[in-house]
Amino acid sequence: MKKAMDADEIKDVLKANPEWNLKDGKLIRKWSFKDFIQAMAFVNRVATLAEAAGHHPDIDIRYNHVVLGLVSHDAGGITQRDASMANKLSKEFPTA
Ligand SMILES: C[C@H](O)[C@H](O)[C@H]1CNC2=NC(N)=NC(=O)C2=N1
Repeated sequence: MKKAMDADEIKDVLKANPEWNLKDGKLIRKWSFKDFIQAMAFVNRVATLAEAAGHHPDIDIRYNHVVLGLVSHDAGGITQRDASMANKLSKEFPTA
């Protein structure tokens, strides 16, 4: 298990991944779509990617908006695994 990052380390992650924000101890980013079906298609692609990586985002789906939250539940904070996943998600899904 990787150890949770401190505030300075998280700040560096946010600088390197400007689409992501820190909220409630998680890295979060929102994607918006034309409709619910498109949002769900996105969620399913995220699920495949997450399963392959063995690291699973918290997912909040509201009609055509999806917010992904990254935190390492086992470490009780944000780890390098979350930073890597943020990077991967932004590369795979640059915009909605
Ligand atoms: C065994 C397996 O690696 C763990 O259960 C993983 C799976 N995916 C996970 N995802 C997230 N976000 N946090 C975890 O602690 C976590 N644990």
